[in-house]
Amino acid sequence: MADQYAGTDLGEQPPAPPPLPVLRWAEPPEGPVVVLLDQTRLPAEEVETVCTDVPALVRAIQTLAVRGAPLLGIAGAYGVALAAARGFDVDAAATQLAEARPTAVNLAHGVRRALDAHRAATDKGATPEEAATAALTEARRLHTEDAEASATMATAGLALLDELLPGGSHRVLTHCNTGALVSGGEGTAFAVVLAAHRAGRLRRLWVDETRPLMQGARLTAYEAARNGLPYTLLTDNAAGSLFAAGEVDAVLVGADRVTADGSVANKIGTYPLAVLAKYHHVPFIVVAPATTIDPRTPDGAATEIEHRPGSEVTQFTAPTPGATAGTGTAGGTPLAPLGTQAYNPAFDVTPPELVTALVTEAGVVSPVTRGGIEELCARSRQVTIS
Ligand SMILES: CSC[C@@H](O)[C@@H](O)C(=O)COP(=O)(O)O
Repeated sequence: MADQYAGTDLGEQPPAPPPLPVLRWAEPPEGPVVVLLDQTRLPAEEVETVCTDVPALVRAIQTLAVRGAPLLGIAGAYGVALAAARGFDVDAAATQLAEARPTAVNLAHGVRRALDAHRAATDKGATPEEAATAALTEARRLHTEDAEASATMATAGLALLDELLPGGSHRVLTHCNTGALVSGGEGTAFAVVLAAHRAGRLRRLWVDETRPLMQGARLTAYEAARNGLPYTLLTDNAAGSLFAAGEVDAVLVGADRVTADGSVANKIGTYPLAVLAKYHHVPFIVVAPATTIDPRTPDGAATEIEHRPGSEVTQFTAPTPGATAGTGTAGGTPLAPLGTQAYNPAFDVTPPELVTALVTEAGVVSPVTRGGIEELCARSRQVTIS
């Protein structure tokens, strides 16, 4: 392909950038809070938003100020800890948090872990303060475990890439955002891409812009730039021509839910990429922590898919410096006539036969089958079948 299409090539690797302040617990004199980097305002500005109560955190989740499956789980766990520490009704808070977005199973998982820790402490006669500390300790544990899972997946994913693509000059296409912005560590699929870059084996990262909320253009390109990756942004509908030109060696994506049969719910637009990859004989690799596996959902058709407001499709919003927290992607310039109806599912489902491999911290499943998922669940203490 001609060089004029090659986009931003940042040459020499700069030193690793400082970690992003994605999510943290803080205890100012006014009481405990959950502090988030407001992702709706990236890349225009790096601004934190402070959640002093559960409704504020639920709003941050629903507006995508905080987003991405693993981080939603971490946020949910801290949300329960926040409710407990501030003396709110912990059960009601847990329900509100778990139901804030329906597709990423990690959210309910994180909420339940902190809630179970709180209940266990209470059942043992702990004071409300001690029970709140138990919930916070569990949230912190989940946060740390996710960082460790990210590092393990990066190593396993790179080993798999090297095995599938001997020669070591990988051109990887990715969709949505799967980096440090979704994780306690460096992410899922993006962590594998970073590992390939650091090992000198990433030739190019192709970044789908990811309509309608532009997680690829706004967030993945931002993370790629700050890490000095050779990356190029493309519109989602340019992916087919990129495959046809022979420019994609592998597709790497994350997941919001992997069902018992190995179906993968991920950002809308993932399934067409899997179909393209199959047609062009390109590996299609899903990278997700075991907290994303949901053996209680039998198959892809049973996955609850979030449908978001049509205004996200009929209007365009660029992140605006100084915008109100969480509003960076809501409202904007009309793209369609007033009153136009829009179809806006946030996720689609890729069937297991289109997935070359599922990379988790508990192991790699390939081919992706119901039996393979069962074995993985048996190995991982993160997956509960209650
Ligand atoms: C590990 S990230 C995997 C997915 O959570 C990611 O690809 C994705 O679809 C995020 O969707 P979002 O709607 O931005 O929360």
